[in-house]
Amino acid sequence: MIIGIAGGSGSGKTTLATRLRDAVGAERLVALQQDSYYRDIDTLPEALRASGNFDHPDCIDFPLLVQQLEALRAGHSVPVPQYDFATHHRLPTTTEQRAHPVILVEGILIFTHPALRELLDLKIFVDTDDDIRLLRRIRRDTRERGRSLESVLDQYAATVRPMHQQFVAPSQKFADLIIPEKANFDLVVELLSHKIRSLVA
Ligand SMILES: Nc1ncnc2c1ncn2[C@@H]1O[C@H](COP(=O)(O)OP(=O)(O)O)[C@@H](O)[C@H]1O
Ligand SMILES: O=c1ccn([C@@H]2O[C@H](COP(=O)(O)O)[C@@H](O)[C@H]2O)c(=O)[nH]1
Repeated sequence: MIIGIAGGSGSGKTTLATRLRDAVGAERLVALQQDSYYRDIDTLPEALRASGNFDHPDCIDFPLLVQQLEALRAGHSVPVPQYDFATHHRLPTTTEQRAHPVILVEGILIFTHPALRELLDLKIFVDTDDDIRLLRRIRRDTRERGRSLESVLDQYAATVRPMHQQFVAPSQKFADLIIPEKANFDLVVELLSHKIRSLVA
């Protein structure tokens, strides 16, 4: 089965995906990230490149992501691309990923792509307030992605917020399940992992 987790930047998608993998077992569940499928900046449409917009669906190599999900579902290994957030370039190296009974894919824009949505057996949206997401993003991007506070705030106002409003938030309507920020995560993980394990037993 293929599970999708969407939600705004900093909503908690990676955290939920990691907890589900730990609960279901790494031998049964593999988690892919939409972030691995960013197009190299040199191949982005000029308008997106010029404005430093990394939150538009055209930034993502959805055809490759769909192709690799289909291959994994069919039991084949795939070479997952590697993306460098510091330079915005796709690295020449890839990570070989083998097939697992449960494939989880998470990313801000995965519910915006019709062919990808079609592949998802379960669609989960993590719904976290904008102010909480911005605070988390400031902390993450300044600590882990080498950004200054000023650049995080500028990017948020110029592209992250408007693209969230235009693409990410409206895609919530495609979700089977919406997890509010205040949800009891332990309970959510227990319920979901129990269901997932029963489906792939
Ligand atoms: N439920 C939560 N409560 C508190 N902090 C959280 C929660 N979920 C995520 N975080 C923290 O917020 C930050 C962003 O979470 P992450 O899962 O990476 O978000 P996303 O993948 O949606 O961008 C991380 O530092 C993470 O530890
Ligand atoms: O080169 C890049 C590519 C992406 N981003 C930002 O990443 C987030 C999506 O990642 P999350 O882990 O879901 O937060 C997106 O909002 C882009 O703005 C970037 O800054 N640079």
